[in-house]
Amino acid sequence: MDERDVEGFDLSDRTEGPGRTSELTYGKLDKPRVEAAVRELLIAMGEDPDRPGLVGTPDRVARAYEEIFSGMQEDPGHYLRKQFHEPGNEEMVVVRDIPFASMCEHHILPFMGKASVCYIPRDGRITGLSKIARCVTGYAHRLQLQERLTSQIADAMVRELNPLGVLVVVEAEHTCMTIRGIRTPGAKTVTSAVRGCLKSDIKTRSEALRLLGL
Ligand SMILES: Nc1nc2c(ncn2[C@@H]2O[C@H](COP(=O)(O)OP(=O)(O)OP(=O)(O)O)[C@@H](O)[C@H]2O)c(=O)[nH]1
Ligand SMILES: [Zn+2]
Repeated sequence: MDERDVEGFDLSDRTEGPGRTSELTYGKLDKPRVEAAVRELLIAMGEDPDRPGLVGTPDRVARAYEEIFSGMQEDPGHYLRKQFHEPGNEEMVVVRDIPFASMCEHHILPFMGKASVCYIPRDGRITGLSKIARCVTGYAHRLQLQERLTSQIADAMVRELNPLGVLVVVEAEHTCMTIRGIRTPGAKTVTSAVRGCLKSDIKTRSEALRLLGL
């Protein structure tokens, strides 16, 4: 069985195809083009891209971008398809403080923080805990907005697990607010996305927030 196959669930209605929204909406990263652009950027900055310290920089930046933006080449929700069946279990699951680093799409500067995911499985349909962290990392490895990152994680959980409820909380520090501009180091942005019964049932949401330490 493929690592991403579901154990005990029929995935035939959950694959890519007509009627399904594909996550793969980005073009492929063009490494030679990134290298050329970085070389051009260095010249525009008044640098000499051929001086010894900078000769390897376009290649290094392009390789770094391949890594930092790897989530644009995959559907991070796929990780959640590694599932297990624990019949009848509808107890809250929390994976808290998943560290991530992402890139803000306005300044192409990093924002870093942690994401916490809480969900209530429907009839014991649970996913591997590490797959939740992999999903967070995948969506973080894109040009992002913190709000979109938060929603994408919640929506992937809904899409792949059809849980009773989901709550995602993301807390991050944006370097575009710390090393430039307003320069407010320590300012944190907190975003949340709530779906299903965690949205409609205040008591259940309070319990989730307590487990998240909020
Ligand atoms: N909502 C949201 N805003 C973001 C995020 N990342 C960066 N920003 C903001 O995007 C805004 C862009 O504003 P602009 O006025 O176009 O850019 P700017 O002149 O560089 O703005 P300053 O950062 O205020 O100097 C800024 O307020 C950033 O703080 C994010 O993830 N979500
Ligand atoms: Zn920014």
